[in-house]
Amino acid sequence: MSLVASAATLNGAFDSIPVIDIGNASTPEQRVALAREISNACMNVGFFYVVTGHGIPQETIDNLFSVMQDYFSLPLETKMKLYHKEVANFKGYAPVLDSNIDPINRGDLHEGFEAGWEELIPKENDEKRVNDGSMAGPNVWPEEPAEFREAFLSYYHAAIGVGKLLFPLFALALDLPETYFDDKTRNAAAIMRTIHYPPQEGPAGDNIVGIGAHSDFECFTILWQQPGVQALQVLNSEKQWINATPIPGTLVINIGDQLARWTNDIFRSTVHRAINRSGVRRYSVPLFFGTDYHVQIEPMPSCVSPDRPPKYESISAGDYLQQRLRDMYYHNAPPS
Ligand SMILES: O=C(O)CCC(=O)C(=O)O
Ligand SMILES: [Fe+2]
Repeated sequence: MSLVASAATLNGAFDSIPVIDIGNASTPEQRVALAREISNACMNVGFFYVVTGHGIPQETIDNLFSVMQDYFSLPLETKMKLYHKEVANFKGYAPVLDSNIDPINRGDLHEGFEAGWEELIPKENDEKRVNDGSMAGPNVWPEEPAEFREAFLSYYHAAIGVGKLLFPLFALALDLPETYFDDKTRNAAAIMRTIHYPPQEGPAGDNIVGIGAHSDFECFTILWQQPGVQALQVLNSEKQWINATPIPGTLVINIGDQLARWTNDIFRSTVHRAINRSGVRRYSVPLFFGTDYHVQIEPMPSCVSPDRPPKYESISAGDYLQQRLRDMYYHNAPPS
C-alpha cells in the first residue's frame, strides 16, 4: 500500500501512546519491521516512547537532572544575567511566563534554559556552528552550578546520538532509502531546553498552564521527562487529552511541524501541552532535532497524490524556525 493510502486508513483517534523497542535493529528484516511500527505510530499518533537501545547512560541523565535542579533554584536576578532575548536566537535563560506558545493563553508557566550544538571540548573553528545560517550564534553558560555546561552537553551529545539512530528509521518508515536524510542533517541542527515547571495550584481555566497547547517546530523532539510526575498530555482527533505518563527508562519522541510539512501531514505533528498539578516541581528536557538550517522543506513526492495535493510551500528550515520562535516569544509586542 502506498504511504498516502496507508495514512488514509488511520484516523488519529488513539487512546494510548505506543511504546517501541528500538534495541533490535541490526538485521535488514528487523529494521523493516521496526520502521513499520514507527510509521504506524507517526501516521496515527505522532508520538511514541522509545525503550531500550536509546543508549543514553543513566548517569548522564542523573547528572543533568541534578544540575537543572540546582540551576533553577538560583535567584531570578542571577539567572536573568543570561536573559535569552539579549542572546542570539533565544539561547540562554527564559523566565516563567516569558513565552506564550498558545495564542489563546496568557503565558506559559515554566522557566527554561536553552543551548545548541557545541563540542564538549571547545573547538576554535567549529564548522557546525559556522554553518547554522539564520540560526547561528554562540551558546551562553551560567557560572553556577559549575558542572552545568558539562552535564548539559554530555546529555546533549548522547541525545543527538538518538536522533542519528532515528532519522534513518524515519526514512525507512517513509519508503525512502535509509540514507535519505544523511546529507540534510550533517550539522545535526538541534536546540535543547532544560525546563522547570513550578507546581500549579490556581483555578483551571485561567489561561495559564505549564506549556499551552502547541505542536513542535522542528522535525522531531526527543523528550526526557522526570519519572513519577504526570504533566504531558497529547490531543487525539476526538479532542481528548491523552496522558503521556512518564515511563522510567524511556524517552518520548514526537513528530514536529517541519517533518509534518515534509510529509504533507502524513506524519502527524500532534498538539500537546503540559500542566503540572502534581504539587511538586517538575523537570523535563526536550531536544528539538531538525535538519541543517539551509535545507528547503517541501512536501516529498511519495506523500503527494491527486487526492492529497501539496499543503505547504517550500521554506528553508532555518527561516521557518526563526519565525516560529519569534511568534512564541514576542506574543505581546512583536519586534519591529
Ligand atoms: O515538558 C514537556 O513534557 C513538554 C515540553 C514541550 O512540549 C516543549 O517544550 O515543546
Ligand atoms: Fe512541545
